[in-house]
Amino acid sequence: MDHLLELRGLTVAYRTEEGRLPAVRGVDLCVDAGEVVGIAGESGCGKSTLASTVLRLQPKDALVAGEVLVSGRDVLTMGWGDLRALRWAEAAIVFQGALHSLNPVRRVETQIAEPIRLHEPDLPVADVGARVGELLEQVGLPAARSRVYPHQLSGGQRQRVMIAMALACRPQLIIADEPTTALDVMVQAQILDLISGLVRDLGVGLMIISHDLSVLADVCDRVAVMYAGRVVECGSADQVFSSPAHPYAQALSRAFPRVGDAAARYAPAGLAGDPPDPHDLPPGCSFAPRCARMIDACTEAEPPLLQVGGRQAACIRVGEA
Ligand SMILES: Nc1ncnc2c1ncn2[C@@H]1O[C@H](COP(=O)(O)OP(=O)(O)OP(=O)(O)O)[C@@H](O)[C@H]1O
Repeated sequence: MDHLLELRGLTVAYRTEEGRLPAVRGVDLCVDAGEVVGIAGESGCGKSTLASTVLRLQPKDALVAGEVLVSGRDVLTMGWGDLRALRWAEAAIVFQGALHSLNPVRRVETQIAEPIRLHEPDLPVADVGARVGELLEQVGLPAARSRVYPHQLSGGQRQRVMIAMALACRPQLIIADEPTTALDVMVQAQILDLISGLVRDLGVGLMIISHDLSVLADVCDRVAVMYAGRVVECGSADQVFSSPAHPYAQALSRAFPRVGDAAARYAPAGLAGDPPDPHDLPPGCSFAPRCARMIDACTEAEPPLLQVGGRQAACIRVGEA
């Protein structure tokens, strides 16, 4: 059986004035129906590039290699007709910052109806309207709110509209890129509840991206941690959050304690330094210059992802006692 989404050796580089910038480097990852897979990592580690490439929405001049298989078909090589048919209907993205993603001068109903009209042009107007109302209710907004403009909604409500749009054509795969980042903590929790409830009820597969590992710990089945364009750890959400193996995953987990975790709240977040400049990656392990466990061998070769205790980690020292 094909996976709902399978990335094989996905590699994305941007052309810049300083030369080629490697943003995603050889990522292998799967998402199955009914599964929630999280992608975590600091700003700049390639999460958004990965998300947009899944629907071939990366900038036109980006250089892409590898495969992005949605139900077994490669998004990167399919024709435009197939790609248009796939977007919204098989896979949809919820982008971060709904204020910028929604058109300010068009009513909410018009925007949610757009993908429906595109994919089901023969659907009578009344049926489209009814579907928009159902979608709004599904995301916890009264159907009567369909006539408002985005600025008349709160940030959380706008994000709900974005989720309704993503669900409009009943896709099997949803990609959510930092869906709660711009929201306050209470609203963030409500939106995460909504997303995980929908995934459970509809049985869709979800890839959710966040720099905040604690957000992912609560909603994901599996989590992949990215650093400098590579996956450095991948395992069950519980493993990666509660007993991370890779030193970077450990630092990330300390930096984002779970809400209510009093002991962790007072622990030093402690991850000194910045991620490397992608134009000038250090030799060997990209994390080595910031790693407290670094030894000379770490700078010799980029460590492959190895199986350790039921998860994968890319660190030559994880097996040590
Ligand atoms: N259009 C672009 N042209 C050139 N470089 C880009 C472009 N978009 C992203 N980058 C670079 O690619 C790398 C990965 O960026 P990306 O936005 O995918 O990371 P991210 O983990 O999603 O970060 P953030 O959370 O800040 O969005 C970064 O070094 C970034 O500066």
